[in-house]
Amino acid sequence: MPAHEESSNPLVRERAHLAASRAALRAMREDVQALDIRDVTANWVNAEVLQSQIDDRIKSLADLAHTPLFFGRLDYQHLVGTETAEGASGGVARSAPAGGGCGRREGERFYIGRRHVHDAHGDPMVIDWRAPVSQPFYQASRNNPLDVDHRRRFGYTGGELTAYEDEHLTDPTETEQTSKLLQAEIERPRVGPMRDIVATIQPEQDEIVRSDLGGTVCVQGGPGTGKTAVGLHRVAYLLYAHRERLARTGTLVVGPNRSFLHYIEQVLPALGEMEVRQATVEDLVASRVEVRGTDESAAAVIKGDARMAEVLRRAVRSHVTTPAEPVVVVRGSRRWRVPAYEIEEMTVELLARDMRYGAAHEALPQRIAHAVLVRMEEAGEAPDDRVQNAVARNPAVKAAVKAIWPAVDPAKLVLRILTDAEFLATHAEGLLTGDEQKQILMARPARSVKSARWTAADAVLIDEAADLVARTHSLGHVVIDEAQDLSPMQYRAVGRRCSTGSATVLGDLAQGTTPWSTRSWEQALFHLGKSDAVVEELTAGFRVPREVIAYASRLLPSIAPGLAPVESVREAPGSLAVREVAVADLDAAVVAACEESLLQEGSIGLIAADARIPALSAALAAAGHSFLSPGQETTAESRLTLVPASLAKGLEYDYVVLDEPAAVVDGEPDERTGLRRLYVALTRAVSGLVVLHAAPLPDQLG
Ligand SMILES: Nc1ncnc2c1ncn2[C@@H]1O[C@H](COP(=O)(O)OP(=O)(O)OP(=O)(O)O)[C@@H](O)[C@H]1O
Repeated sequence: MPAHEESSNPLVRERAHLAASRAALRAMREDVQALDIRDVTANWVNAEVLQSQIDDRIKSLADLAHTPLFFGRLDYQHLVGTETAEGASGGVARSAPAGGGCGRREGERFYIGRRHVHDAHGDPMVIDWRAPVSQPFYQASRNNPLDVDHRRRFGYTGGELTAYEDEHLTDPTETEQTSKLLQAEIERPRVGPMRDIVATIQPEQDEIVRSDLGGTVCVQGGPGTGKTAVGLHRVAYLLYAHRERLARTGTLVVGPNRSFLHYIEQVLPALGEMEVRQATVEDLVASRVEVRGTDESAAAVIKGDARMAEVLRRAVRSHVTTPAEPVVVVRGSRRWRVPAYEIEEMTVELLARDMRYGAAHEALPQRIAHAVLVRMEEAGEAPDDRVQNAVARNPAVKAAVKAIWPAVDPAKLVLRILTDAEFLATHAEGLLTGDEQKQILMARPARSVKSARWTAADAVLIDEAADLVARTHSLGHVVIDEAQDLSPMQYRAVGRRCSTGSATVLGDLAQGTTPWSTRSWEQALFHLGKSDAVVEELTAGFRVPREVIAYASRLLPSIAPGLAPVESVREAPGSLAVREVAVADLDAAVVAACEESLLQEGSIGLIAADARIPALSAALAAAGHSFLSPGQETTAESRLTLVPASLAKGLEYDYVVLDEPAAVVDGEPDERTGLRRLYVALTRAVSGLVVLHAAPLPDQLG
């Protein structure tokens, strides 16, 4: 291409910068690959560790063909200070003006992408989206240009840079327009697992993403407002801004179930973050016992109630007894006697301290030994620390501690609470009614921890008891998605895993489908131990088309009065169809609707009441359609997923076929929960929803 054409065509220039950036990234990767660690590592273990770090670094420097290296450009009006340009992870990510066009004289130009790329001189070619200098890409507006003159967004087709869109934020003659590239990104068909939204994070989302590590943020947002996306991007941001601290303390994402975690598991690795653990609450608390049983919902509600924490606290502390006998330690020819009243004083003092039961159990023998040492010194001996330790291990001291402050096994303790009516009554006095106590006692009391059919709620109780005995390790940051479904005791379980860190709490009160679901964020945050959290609201919907969300929102007055409906950013007229069919024709009509949807691009979810799944599986199979289960990855070849309503939460499909709403409602123990389940099912579609029913629709939808 002739030189003059190259300089006058912005697309050509931008492609050249892309090619140069890719070459620079390749060179960065080659530099790491060429590292020779033989000279720097003294031993084999160090070499292994270093090599695995290098391997990770090489992986993080991969150039993914279909992942654009940069998606935006900012031309600043002035030079940007070094502090602003530098991210917390170091490296001035600043680009020299390329081509010097656009009439700019003294500003600077930055290409914004997923990761930092620099050239052979260390000059930046692409700057990380999380760096402070990138923030105006998400926040700058005509009203507040943040020193940005010109913002450019790039569009890609199959890895090729094919379009760009400009905004001159300081040009008064230019009018505000909605971004077509943003619209196209939001409307891009969904196939495969959830993807990142770095290129199109919205200002109100960006504020949450970049809120500081010190504080806990709680986000209330209707279906498709980007809560999950925001939570995952916040982790990526925090890891960038506080890399060392979080590498030490660890981060965790808590989700409702395995299939949901599968759905989101690619997002953080795509953003270069490989180290974030993902788990359900069950995973977190299941290490001590195997969960094999289930609770009646009434029992689960009581077990999940915060009053149980106090029952457990009392039960644990009830093991401490008043010493009746003095402790007599024999060493050589001498006997040392610590009277009972003195040991009682020690016990009372330990009980008064804010100390874990197990820590006090460890401290008591040392206290007794210290009292013996004082007596030895008074008698003219000069014992040292070793003598104190030896006395602490003396059989007489051990026996006394065993009687006064015995070790407590968390699982055994919970087993006793759930099987020994008298023990429960003593500790639940004034907390649980007699009827409530009866409800949680095991119908068939198990003999041992091993043989008990523990339920998920029991495992949470054991986790609480374990924390009373020994403090649970706290991570640096925890994200809790679909938080509205957690019980108070579950909030406590997650809360102790971020007791010295912070949290991002994401949820929607209207989508709470557990019998114990959250009624107010204030209460939830209290149980989490983060009452000082800020509650933010997201109201713009990026998933569900306007017509569909309007239809689903008819349920809101019944399921969450007071919550405002989501404002969809997606027009998509004709996206909703509600069809009534005869009972005998329902299955065939559902299969036909799936076939119709399969003619379109993207993923298809057939959502139905759990009880309807076997019949619909058979109908699909009879019609020759293979299908996936939630959590299995959709591909271009396999795009249809059969989704039990109980697993639909958090997921999305381009086209949704919803089978028999009345059955979805009836699948739940009460009407409100049923309608909430239906609300979740109605809000999974990105492009189109077909509702098929033979039974009358719930009145609220009428
Ligand atoms: N700023 C954005 N740009 C592009 N897509 C976005 C943006 N925000 C959210 N999305 C997309 O909208 C969809 C819904 O987002 P997400 O699943 O995070 O919503 P949610 O609030 O967690 O929904 P739910 O309450 O149903 O679980 C996803 O496909 C997500 O990628």
